[in-house]
Amino acid sequence: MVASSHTPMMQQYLKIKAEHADTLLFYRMGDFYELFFEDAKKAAQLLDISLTKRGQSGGQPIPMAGVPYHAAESYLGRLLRMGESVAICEQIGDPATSKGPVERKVVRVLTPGTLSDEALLDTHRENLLVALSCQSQMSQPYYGVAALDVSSGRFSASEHDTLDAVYAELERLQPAELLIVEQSELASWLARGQLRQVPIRQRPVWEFDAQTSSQVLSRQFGTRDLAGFGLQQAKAATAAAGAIVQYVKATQQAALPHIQSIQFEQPDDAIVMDAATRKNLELTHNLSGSQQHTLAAVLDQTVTAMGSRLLKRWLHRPLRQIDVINQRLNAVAWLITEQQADSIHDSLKLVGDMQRILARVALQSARPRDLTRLRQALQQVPALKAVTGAPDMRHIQHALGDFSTLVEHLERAVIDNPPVIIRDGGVLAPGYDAELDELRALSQGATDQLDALAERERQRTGIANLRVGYNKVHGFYIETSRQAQVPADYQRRQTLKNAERYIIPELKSFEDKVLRSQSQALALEKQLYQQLLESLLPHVGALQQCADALAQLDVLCAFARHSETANYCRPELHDGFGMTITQGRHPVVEHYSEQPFIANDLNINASRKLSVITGPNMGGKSTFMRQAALITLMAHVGCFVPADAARIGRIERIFTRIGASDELASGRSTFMVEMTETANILNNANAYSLVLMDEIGRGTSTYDGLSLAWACAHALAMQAQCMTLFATHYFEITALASQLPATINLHVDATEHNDNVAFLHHVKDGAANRSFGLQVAKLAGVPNHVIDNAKRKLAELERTAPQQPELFATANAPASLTPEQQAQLDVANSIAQLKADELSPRQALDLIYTWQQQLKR
Ligand SMILES: Nc1ncnc2c1ncn2[C@@H]1O[C@H](COP(=O)(O)OP(=O)(O)OP(=O)(O)O)[C@@H](O)[C@H]1O
Repeated sequence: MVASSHTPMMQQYLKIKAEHADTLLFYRMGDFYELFFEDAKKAAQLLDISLTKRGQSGGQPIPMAGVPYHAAESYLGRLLRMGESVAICEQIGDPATSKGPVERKVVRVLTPGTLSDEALLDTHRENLLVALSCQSQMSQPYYGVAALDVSSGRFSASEHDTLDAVYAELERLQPAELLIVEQSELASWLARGQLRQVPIRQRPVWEFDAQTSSQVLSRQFGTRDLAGFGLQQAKAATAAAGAIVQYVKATQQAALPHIQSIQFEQPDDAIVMDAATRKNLELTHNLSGSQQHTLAAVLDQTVTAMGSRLLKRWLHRPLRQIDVINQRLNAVAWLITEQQADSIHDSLKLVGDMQRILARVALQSARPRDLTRLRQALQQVPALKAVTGAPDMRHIQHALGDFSTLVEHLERAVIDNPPVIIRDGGVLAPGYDAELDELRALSQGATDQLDALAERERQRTGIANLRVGYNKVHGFYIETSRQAQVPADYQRRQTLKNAERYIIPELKSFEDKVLRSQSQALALEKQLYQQLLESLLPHVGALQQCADALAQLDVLCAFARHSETANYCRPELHDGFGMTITQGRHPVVEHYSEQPFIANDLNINASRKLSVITGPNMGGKSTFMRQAALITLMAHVGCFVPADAARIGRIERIFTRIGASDELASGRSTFMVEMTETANILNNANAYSLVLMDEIGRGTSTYDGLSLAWACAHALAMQAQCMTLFATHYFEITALASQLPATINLHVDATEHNDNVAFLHHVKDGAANRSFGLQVAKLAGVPNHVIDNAKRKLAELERTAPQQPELFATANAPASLTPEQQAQLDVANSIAQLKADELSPRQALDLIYTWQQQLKR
């Protein structure tokens, strides 16, 4: 496109557009934001607005689409939710004095991950901008992930050795926008599974340079280096975090004083869960994607949006640090015994979303009502400090801080119910600034004088309906009916259908006085408001700590209130192996079910590591397994648990292989998904993993499925030796209890009466003896003739079934391994447990001889 062939305005547009090639450019023209060329076509399609034309380019009309500026927010919201970014280009010159097109400038770039505007954000969800970087050490790649919530200033980073771990972390974070280095191979790798919806921005290589990033971050935090954040050695995390700060600065075009520190999260500090596990356990979203009937829905009795966001973050990152968990549990226990939760809850109701308000204060975009809400939040602090004196809440009490002077300042500064925006003034309180008061009195005084003038003129002219009015075009005028006889000094200004409007010289001088004092008052008020915002900046760090403490208090209160009403118990955590849950319940099924929930015990210890769970469909196998994982998770979040007692040992990871879902969009069938998840478990589970396996192998032919299920159970018991709950309909698997160490059978109870099945939901030791599949089908409404037909087929199959392969010999005829199989197993086990790096070549050779001997025997 030859720029000079365009009008000067188009030339200006093209120049600005060239700097924002991959964002939609909202170009301000009068009362509209206009989009041109491809941007116009795209916006017209995405927003369903009309596509018009303006001028010509290369002989072709230029496509144009526009939105009115006063309604821009809703269009922007829609575009951002679709993953688009928008550059806002404003007129900054004065059209009256400009030669050629008025000067314009991009004042902000809105992107899905860098929002802070209240209207564009979902209050109950964090909005995370995430960056992914890759570094290598001794030619081994490792990865850094950093995440920033611009709307609260929360900034964190972590490092990971494998791409699987990165993927799990990204799925935990659920980025609103993801930054990666340009031309990275990671782009296509990311475009799969749950992450394929995330908008990805490719950024230049230098923004991911670890050294530059380190400098950028130190400057941002005002520190000499990053040692205080534990990032000194963490090059990949530093690079990702630095890329984020550079991107946010470029898009916001503002300083970011609310980003004051970064938390380096060590993977070992939290229980690792992959995406499938998070999904299957229905922590914050249920399997159909909505937020109902989830653990968060049950536990979230928070009253502030920031508390609600924190609770979800805690649920997605259960901790392993027992001291931190105990601190939370102690606080919950104290809130319950001291009956403090309700009064704290009431104070917190007045707190609002202080974190997001502070971000707007920091970005200097806070609106008048943000300040009154901040004031109201801070007014609650003294009362909340008074009730957080318990030893395990001291850190919260301390962080709440003392803002009495600031509150006084805000009380003096802003009126009680200010208008939404500062544009028309009327925000700052009388008495706050003497000069402002004077100007306001002047304009008010002039108004009083106008009233007096109107009265005087009514007397002078005898025209009773004479009144003084004002409009923008004619200024102040005297209005009478058309028939009225007016004095000679009245100059006609405007004739309306039923009225005449006049001015007199005196009125003109009043007008000047009023308008001047009004506009001076408004200009001064805007200036003072800006100064007020700036005066808050030095407090932003301490205010953020206060807001974080309020959010924590909100979550702890929510835990306390729910634990009390739902009769939860305090879990006990230790660093040993296993878990004992007495009379455990499923928190979500119990909460929503109208039937009484049947509590069950679970005991995992050195001699009960793998439990094969059998029983009828609908018996409660899945519920029992999930409740074990949820109780474990809740305990590690610092919440009481639905049980009479729970003693839970060390847990490093939770894995689940539950349910079946197609991921056709990523090209994987149900069975493929099932096997991928199984492979992940078999490759990564260790003794401190809690593994839930629900009906593995059912997605393929019976013998394939059975063999796979058998081999998986075998591997989990022999190699991983993890804590496994293994639900299956293959009765043959129950034989493993007599073949493998630390393997037991559990079954859920059901009884049959007159061909009908009753589920007791009791979990007991031992294997089930039948599956009641046909009875459940009948309950579900499968027609009787089909059930009868199935019964006949079942009888036939039972008569003619081939001999069970020895491998799957039933519990009634316990099969043992042949000496040869046993030897192979022993050798495999000793290889699996070997610390190869600690062996000398000589020792290794000796071991190989030993194994050969064992296998030849
Ligand atoms: N302990 C319990 N107390 C009360 N109701 C329960 C209990 N366990 C399960 N239920 C109820 O039974 C229903 C079926 O439970 P669940 O899905 O766990 O059965 P299942 O044995 O896994 O079935 P399938 O083998 O068909 O997958 C649940 O939706 C729940 O309403």
